[in-house]
Amino acid sequence: MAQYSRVSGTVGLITLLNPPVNALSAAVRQGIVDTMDKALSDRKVKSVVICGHNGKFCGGADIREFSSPLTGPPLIPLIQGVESAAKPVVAAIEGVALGGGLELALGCHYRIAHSKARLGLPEVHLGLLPGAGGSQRLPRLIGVPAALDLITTGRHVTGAEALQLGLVDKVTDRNTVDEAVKFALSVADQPPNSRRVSTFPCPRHPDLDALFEGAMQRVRQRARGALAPVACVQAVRAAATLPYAQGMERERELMATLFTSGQARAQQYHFFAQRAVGRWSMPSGARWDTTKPGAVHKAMVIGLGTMGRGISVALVQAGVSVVAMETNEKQLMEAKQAISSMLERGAKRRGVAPALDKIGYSSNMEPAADVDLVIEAVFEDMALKKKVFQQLSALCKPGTFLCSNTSGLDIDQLASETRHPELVVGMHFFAPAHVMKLLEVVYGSRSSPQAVATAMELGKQMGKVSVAVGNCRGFVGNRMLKPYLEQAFFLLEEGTTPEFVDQVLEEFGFAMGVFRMSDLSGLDVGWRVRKADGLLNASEGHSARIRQGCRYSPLGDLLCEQGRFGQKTGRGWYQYDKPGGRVAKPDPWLHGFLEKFRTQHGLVARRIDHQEVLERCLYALMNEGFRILEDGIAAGPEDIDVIYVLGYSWPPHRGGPMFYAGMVGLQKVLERLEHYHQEHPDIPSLKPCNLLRNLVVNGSPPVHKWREFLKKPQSQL
Ligand SMILES: CC/C=C/CC(=O)SCCNC(=O)CCNC(=O)[C@H](O)C(C)(C)COP(=O)(O)OP(=O)(O)OC[C@H]1O[C@@H](n2cnc3c(N)ncnc32)[C@H](O)[C@@H]1OP(=O)(O)O
Repeated sequence: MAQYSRVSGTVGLITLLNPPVNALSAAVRQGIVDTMDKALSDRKVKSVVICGHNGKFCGGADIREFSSPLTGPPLIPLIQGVESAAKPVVAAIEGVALGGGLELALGCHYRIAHSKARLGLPEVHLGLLPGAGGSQRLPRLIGVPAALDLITTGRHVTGAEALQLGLVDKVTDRNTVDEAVKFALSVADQPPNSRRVSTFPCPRHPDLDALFEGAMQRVRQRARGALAPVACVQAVRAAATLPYAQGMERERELMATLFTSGQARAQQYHFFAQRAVGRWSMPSGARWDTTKPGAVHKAMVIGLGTMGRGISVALVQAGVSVVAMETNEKQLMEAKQAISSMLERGAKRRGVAPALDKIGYSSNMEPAADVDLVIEAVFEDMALKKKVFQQLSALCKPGTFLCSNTSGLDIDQLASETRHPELVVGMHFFAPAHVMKLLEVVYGSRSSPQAVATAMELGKQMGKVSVAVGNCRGFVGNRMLKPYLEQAFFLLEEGTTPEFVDQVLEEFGFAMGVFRMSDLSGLDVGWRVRKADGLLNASEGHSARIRQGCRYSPLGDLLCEQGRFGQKTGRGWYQYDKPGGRVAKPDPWLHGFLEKFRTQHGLVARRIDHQEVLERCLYALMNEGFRILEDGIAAGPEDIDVIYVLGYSWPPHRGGPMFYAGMVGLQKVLERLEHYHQEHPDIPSLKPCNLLRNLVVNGSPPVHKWREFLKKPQSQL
């Protein structure tokens, strides 16, 4: 709703009231209409200020209302009504003015913002465009290039940057509403006719065609099949080339297409899923809202390879003092330099001073005695990690949390090396750790709720979306990756090429196909894990393509035996012009190698189509996701989906693997898995899991209802 009062004698003050972000729900929209009527009909009122309750102007349209039919006054005529008011209307922007919130402010005749307020049109991240006149008013106000940038990236700008762009008229560091009221008093006698942004001509640009061609090319490259960024460019083009009324009509058409595309639903699901994962729970019943995290003022990072460096930077940037430790002197020197320059670059980007005094270095473990939390980031080797945990347990003061950045090793085994296993959790970062938004927080069977809460909170402090998951091999992300990779290998054996598989997956929307991805992360990583698992050699009398009773592809191992570790050696599934080269080129050697392999193993290459690549790779991955839910390793489908979108480049406009399973139809996923499992009975990951069957038997409920079908979670180990 909206509150109304008259202040300073002649100013009508409208306050949007819908905590926590004053989203424009039906009640708020009705409130604005009613209070505007009041202000305009009150003869004592000469000007109007619109502000938001509790220091937040407005977080935009109420996204929760998008899934039901519209009730209450629609936003477009509401904003039109504000703009055409005969009395000057001033927006007092504090906190946030996003999406429909900024569009409302654009309908006002003046905008006064706090210098730290955040303004933006982030609809593109929800699969939409600024569909309440924002795509038409913003270019008229700040010009086409700047509007294209804000609308297609959805980025927020501060009040200070907004002033430079011409988006606001004045910036203040004082109380914004008081300033806006003063301003409203000063313009009370000025008719607002010349302040209506919809009547402004769009500023001219010397070469509109080239500008829009360039913008379209850029968004198509980044969009990975998402429709919204493309529609945003089309809408701004309409603003630049058509009269306002026709531009609004084009905005409406484009918005209608997006709204019904399915992509918007997926992206809105992703928005809420990112917030839902913060409300974690553990099998013991411990929860986010009943567990207090421990304080972390000082942390230690052990092992300064790529991950340790990124983690150190992320901690320092979050305001935590860090001791970064590395036993190898040469590596330590290199790490010091690398970390300092990462901190300097980050600080420059954020316009602050680099917090170089927040980090110290050590070549031994002793400083561990004086820290609140340790993150171990040594080489992925259980024996080595166990030794580190034994040492830490002996050195650390009581209550120090011990975390491992393992990407899949058993947290319980590490905990059992310590005197206080309840203080041990996994903190699985993703490379580069100071950039990637995802953190998997892994609780073992003895991890205390406080240890989990502390890791979750620390992740949040570092600007990450933290997801709490149970302890099993590979946790959630890497566990699901295994059947996906396996299918890709099997498809090569059966007749296709890495280029075709990658092309299909990239067309689906992954930033990189599975083979380009493997080349980037290094083929030797998986090779070492398979070696440790005793998978490299076939047992006597068994085919080279069978291990532990199941189908196995030795293709990856054979490449590693040839020293083909991917980008770093200049050869992998592709060839590169030099070791460390980044441009993947098809490699005739690899094609010959695949042919030879097939002949050797009596395999006849067959034609594999687009659909089979997608279904075999993705449905196997989704099936593992259902197993993870069944095992209670993830508390709900949202956890898995957030992990995949933020950590594994799953396209956000497809929601995440579990959401996508629902979009495809659970019945169809089940049938196709049954079909492929019948064709390949020696591949257990293709056997549909019980939860999937159960959901289908129960009428394929929508994804938000799946939790009702999950057993109470149990630790698996
Ligand atoms: C034709 C009409 C077209 C209109 C287009 C639009 O306006 S679409 C909406 C555009 N707005 C946005 O995309 C903003 C989305 N919100 C945010 O980016 C952030 O929430 C925030 C406003 C920057 C605040 O961030 P903060 O970290 O402080 O809080 P949370 O993100 O945790 O949010 C708090 C709770 O508020 C819920 N929420 C936020 N925005 C909206 C919204 N626009 N509609 C509905 N609900 C919203 C959010 O979900 C959190 O609640 P949970 O219960 O925890 O989920």
